[in-house]
Amino acid sequence: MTLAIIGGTGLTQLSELNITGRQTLTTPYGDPSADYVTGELNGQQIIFLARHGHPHTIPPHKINYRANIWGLKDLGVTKIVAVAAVGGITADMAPARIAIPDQLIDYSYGREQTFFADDLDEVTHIDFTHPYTPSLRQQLLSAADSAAISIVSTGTYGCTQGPRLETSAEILRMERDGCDLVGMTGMPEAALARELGIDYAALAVVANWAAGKGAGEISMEEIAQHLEAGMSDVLNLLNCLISAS
Ligand SMILES: CSC[C@H]1O[C@H](OP(=O)(O)O)[C@H](O)[C@@H]1O
Ligand code: HPA
Repeated sequence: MTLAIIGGTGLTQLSELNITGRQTLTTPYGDPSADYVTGELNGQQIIFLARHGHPHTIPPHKINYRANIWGLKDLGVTKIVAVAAVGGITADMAPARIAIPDQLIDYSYGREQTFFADDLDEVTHIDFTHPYTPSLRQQLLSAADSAAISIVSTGTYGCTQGPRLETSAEILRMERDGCDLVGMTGMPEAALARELGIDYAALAVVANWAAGKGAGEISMEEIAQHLEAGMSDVLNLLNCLISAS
């Protein structure tokens, strides 16, 4: 069992990772966002990938999700914990909170969504009823409990195209659809992992109130502040997850 952590905005590296190597891969789908960083955390072999590159230069709609996930499969990864910065839509999803979503709605477009596109022996339709792997979600919930970290244990992640933030009308529509959180990278990442049989769950860090849910406009300064606060909980939770595995 090899665990990979995909770091998003505010987590371009794992400072506590005892780095043992870096893998530069090319894939049939092009180049991943960055080198795969291999190392040890609490005595466990971990692979870390910076979703937006290191430094953070790739916007959400330009990420090569297929290359990123293919490369992790190539390296023998069997579980992915995807750390993602999100906007909070519903009342529980306040800035700096950590949430472990159990559902998602995809509003993105124009992205390469599948490995099952060309040169097929047969057309493949994966089951995606539960987009986040229930057993891995449970491990995250248990780790949060062990670490005494207050989390929101369910929620629906709405994935928008970006890179702009949403209008308040778009957020109200997403809320009516049942979304609790909004991000720009959850899809096709989750579906691609499922297509390759890799367990996948998300650790969402609320960076800001989504458009129209807070007072005034959304500032990058508030996002940075809340992410810094939330990421310390994320790192504690990941340490507990790894210690328990
Ligand atoms: C204003 S921050 C938006 C940026 O942050 C999130 O990235 P990630 O999901 O990789 O943490 C969001 O998806 C956007 O890319
Ligand atoms: N919208 C979309 N993605 C985000 C946001 C947001 O408000 N905050 C952090 N990631």
